[in-house]
Amino acid sequence: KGEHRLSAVLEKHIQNHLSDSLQLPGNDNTWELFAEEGEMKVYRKELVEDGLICDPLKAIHSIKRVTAREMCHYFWDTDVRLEWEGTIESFRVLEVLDERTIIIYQTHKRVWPSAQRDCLYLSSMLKIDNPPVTDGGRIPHDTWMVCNFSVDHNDANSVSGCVRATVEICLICQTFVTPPGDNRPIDRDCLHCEIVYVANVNPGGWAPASVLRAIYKREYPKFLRRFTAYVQTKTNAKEIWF
Ligand SMILES: CCCc1ccc(-c2ccc(S(=O)(=O)CCO)cc2)cc1[C@H]1C[C@H]1c1ccccn1
Repeated sequence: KGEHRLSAVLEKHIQNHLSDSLQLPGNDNTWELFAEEGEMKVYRKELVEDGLICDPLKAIHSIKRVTAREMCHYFWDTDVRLEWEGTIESFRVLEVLDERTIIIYQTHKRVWPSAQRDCLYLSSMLKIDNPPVTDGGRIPHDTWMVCNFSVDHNDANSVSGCVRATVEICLICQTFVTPPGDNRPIDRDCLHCEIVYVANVNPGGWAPASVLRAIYKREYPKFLRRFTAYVQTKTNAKEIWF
């Protein structure tokens, strides 16, 4: 492939996520379950780097009536970003590297008493051809991924006063189909999508641990709830998009 100047570094991030992000957190005791709502389970680790709270987050969820491609499309497509993302104040697409790889600069709403944060990252959506089989041995219909990771870029004239946070984020989605039997066509009631969302956010500058941990504890479950409901609503009356 190598379609653009960052293809090689993107490929490294993808391989890392395929090897470690698909490890389900329930299997080992290094992850702490800190939020659970129905099928959604949100885990974290406590990690401090140079005095900064960098708690890795991993969430798993199962969403009815949507496909992996639909989940990844609405997560990746900046045309709908502000319809579901509640924590960003502004964003700009700085560069289009190919039809599914862009570079985004965004500012987050300030959370008192911390300084406002911005981030600058590459965002790429791709289909995984040899899908990793889940630990249950079930065969997914297909696997899609969005990978968001921080990069440098000259055109990011950052908003003054913002502290640059760095992100390493991945959404991996797998579609499962339960055929309706006796030759009836597949409809959305035969579908569900299993997702793994991992987020490693470095706040880039000091912020009170209690404030950051409170933000993460509130924002991640809210984001997962809001985003998954958004995709179900957006796709409900549409043809299934595998
Ligand atoms: C001090 C850290 C500031 C901060 C930097 C970065 C991010 C962040 C960036 C990207 C993504 S995403 O999943 O790629 C969706 C596209 O925006 C999620 C989160 C969140 C926070 C903070 C605002 C908090 C937050 C936490 C969890 C979810 C959403 N927002």
